[in-house]
Amino acid sequence: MKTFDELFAELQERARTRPEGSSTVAALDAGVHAQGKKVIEEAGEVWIAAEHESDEQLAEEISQLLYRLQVVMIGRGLTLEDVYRYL
Ligand SMILES: N=c1c2ncn([C@@H]3O[C@H](COP(=O)(O)OP(=O)(O)OP(=O)(O)O)[C@@H](O)[C@H]3O)c2ncn1[C@@H]1O[C@H](COP(=O)(O)O)[C@@H](O)[C@H]1O
Repeated sequence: MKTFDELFAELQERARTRPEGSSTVAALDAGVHAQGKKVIEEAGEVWIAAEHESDEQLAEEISQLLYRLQVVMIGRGLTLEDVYRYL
């Protein structure tokens, strides 16, 4: 189990060290257009799960959306503070 902040730190580390086989490195290398499409795809899956699926399936889809948002943030060089200041 990890928090949003812990995942973000982990992904920043992946971006910095670029380990072999990292799905985050692949997602970053795919570029912002592909990253944005993944955000839209996962957002749609969250919507569908919220209407039609179990709490567990919904929670999993939300986790994937959070991951995809973090990839966009890291790709653009944003920090958590950049976003949190608007919360
Ligand atoms: N939380 C996630 C996470 N959520 C989603 N995904 C990616 O999203 C994919 C699932 O999304 P889809 O439903 O779109 O599945 P898919 O279409 O079959 O996937 P693709 O073919 O598009 O990659 C997974 O295969 C992962 O590539 C994630 N990849 C990594 N993490 C976490 O990120 C951290 C770093 O991971 P690595 O960069 O892989 O080391 C680790 O803690 C991981 O648990």
